[in-house]
Amino acid sequence: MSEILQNLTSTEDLRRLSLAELRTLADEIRDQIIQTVSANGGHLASSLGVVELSIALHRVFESPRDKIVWDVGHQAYAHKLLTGRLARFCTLRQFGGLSGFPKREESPHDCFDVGHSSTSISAALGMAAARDVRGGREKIVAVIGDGSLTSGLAFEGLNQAGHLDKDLIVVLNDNEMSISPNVGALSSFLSRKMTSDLFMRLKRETENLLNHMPRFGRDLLSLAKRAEDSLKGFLTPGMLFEGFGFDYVGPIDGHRFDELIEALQNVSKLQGPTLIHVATRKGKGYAPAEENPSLFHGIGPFDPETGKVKAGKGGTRSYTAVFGETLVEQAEQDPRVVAITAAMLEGTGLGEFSRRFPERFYDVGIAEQHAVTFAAGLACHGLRPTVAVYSTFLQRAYDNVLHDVCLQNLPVAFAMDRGGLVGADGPTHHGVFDYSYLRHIPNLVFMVPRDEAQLRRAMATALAFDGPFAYRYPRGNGTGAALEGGAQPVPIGKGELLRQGEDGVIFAIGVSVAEALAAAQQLQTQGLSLAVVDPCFLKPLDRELLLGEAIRTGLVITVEENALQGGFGSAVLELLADAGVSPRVLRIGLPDRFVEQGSQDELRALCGLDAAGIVRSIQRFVGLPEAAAAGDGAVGSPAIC
Ligand SMILES: Cc1ncc(C[n+]2csc(CCOP(=O)(O)OP(=O)(O)O)c2C)c(N)n1
Ligand SMILES: CC(=O)[C@@H](O)[C@H](O)COP(=O)(O)O
Ligand SMILES: [Mg+2]
Repeated sequence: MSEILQNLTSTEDLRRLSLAELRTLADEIRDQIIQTVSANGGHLASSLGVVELSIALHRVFESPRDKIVWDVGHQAYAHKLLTGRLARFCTLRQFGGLSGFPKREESPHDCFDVGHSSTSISAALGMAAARDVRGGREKIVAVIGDGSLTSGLAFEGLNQAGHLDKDLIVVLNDNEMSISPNVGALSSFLSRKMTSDLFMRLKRETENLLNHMPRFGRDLLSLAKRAEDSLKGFLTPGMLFEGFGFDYVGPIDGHRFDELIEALQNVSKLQGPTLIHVATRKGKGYAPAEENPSLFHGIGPFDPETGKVKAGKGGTRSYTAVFGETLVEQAEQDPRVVAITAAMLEGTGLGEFSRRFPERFYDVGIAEQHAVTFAAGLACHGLRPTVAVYSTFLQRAYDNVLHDVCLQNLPVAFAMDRGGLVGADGPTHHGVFDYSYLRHIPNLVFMVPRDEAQLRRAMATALAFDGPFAYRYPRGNGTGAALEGGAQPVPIGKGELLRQGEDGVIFAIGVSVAEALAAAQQLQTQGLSLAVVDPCFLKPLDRELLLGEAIRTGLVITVEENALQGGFGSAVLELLADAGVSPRVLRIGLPDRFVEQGSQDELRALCGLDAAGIVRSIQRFVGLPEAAAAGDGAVGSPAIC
């Protein structure tokens, strides 16, 4: 029974609770989070790690007057429970339910929409600057993880904050983990272990040296002992932030209410930029998540008693797994092959690669821009880098792709995972803009495999190609296409006619090919005979095949899981217009709005991108009666508790 949580009417109530009651509240919040995430899936370990921190923040600061700006926002479940969302919490991440991330439209306590990392310091600094222009007095607090701090964007924020000298509090939630163990010089610097090890070693060596000096050694030793405290201060992470103009407080034990509350209260009285360094444990309070925080970072439904993950849609292998395995094969055969991830080792399927080829694997931290330019450097010196990246996160590195890779025509492969609708993470994570933000870049070849066998061919083609090459594939399982044999390169820009038809032609790309084939089959029963073409490449398009079919049938339907603006359908329109060919054209894709969260199936149905939706759109367009099609576009009703 969540008695304290259930009776919490506002965050003001927190100020009346004793430390013992706060601890009970923390337990209740953890139970609630575990129960809900075990049913719905979600970001468990990060949220469990900041339960005490969230309670302490809401006790000391007065949200929504004071602003708490969460970075990434995947750790904000306790914040949601504390700010009036307990009753709806069971709808977390479901269609029509609570978002898995802070969202301004969801609550006045969510002051900045988020999902991508490392935005909190910049956003909070903007709010602080606006407050000062308005003459306001509210406190602005950014809460950023040690993983998110590895991004250049976070440092751009720190840099300006120190310069502007605004009243701003940055809480560094340091659990020494990104999704995987955190990487890089910064993470070693922050690490308590490193600073204390280094300190102890220096101390030992100095004592040794001085003890062996016959005359002045003893005097110098006592002097050195007196210098010990300042040396200790010099070696703590504080010196980094102080260098940026911040006051540094910490490290504070992030699971002790007495320490946390006192430190936050003290900091709330300071003026100017202050950083409070809080040490937490990812997964705190739930043994399976503490033992394996990477697995429980973002997890599907699981058994809360055992922590065992429930079986998903079985059967076929995931695109990610096929990608990871194929890249290992390529690396075995070609010593030039190297792989780069921006903190998404597991998510991009590079685990096996990193173990087999540690010297050819780079996790650069949450630094997509750097990942791409770093790849350009590797390619300049004869290597064949693959940047494995989620489509949505590559948005960060548009100019690096254009300026550092494509302008120099460098052989960098972009393996874009999570292309299309990703599901429960929602609008911040759907990879539905990459066709539009990449296809206009000169030199770039862009292939979109329709199944996992073609993904392997895309990878072989990328490796054989002497220039920038992108391929995108979706979240989840493949179609079960046979994978035997080594993958062979295919001719650049060559499409495939997959189905014959007389009345029109569907040009479908990527995951939409299977849906288009099913739709064409259903429409055949109404007497409409449609050909289906997979261009295989978004760029270059197979001019001959596409124009030939368009001229022959006079009716073109394009289908894509991308924004219609600037996407595949737009590319087809350009091709037709440039060739002076004018068939009737229907474009099916994502509308000019951000698509919400839900399961991939729900969202495809919602957007008319499943077979039933494609059938309906074509029926309307050609004036056929809308006979019920199998799985007829019914989208589940919004989740309720
Ligand atoms: C730009 C961007 N790249 C990658 C991610 C994927 N991602 C989400 S959380 C996360 C790790 C964040 O680590 P940290 O900030 O330390 O938070 P923790 O989970 O440890 O609490 C990553 C890499 C993202 N959300 N945004
Ligand atoms: C918060 C975040 O950005 C990641 O944790 C992301 O949610 C992972 O998505 P996948 O579950 O598709 O790997
Ligand atoms: Mg962390």
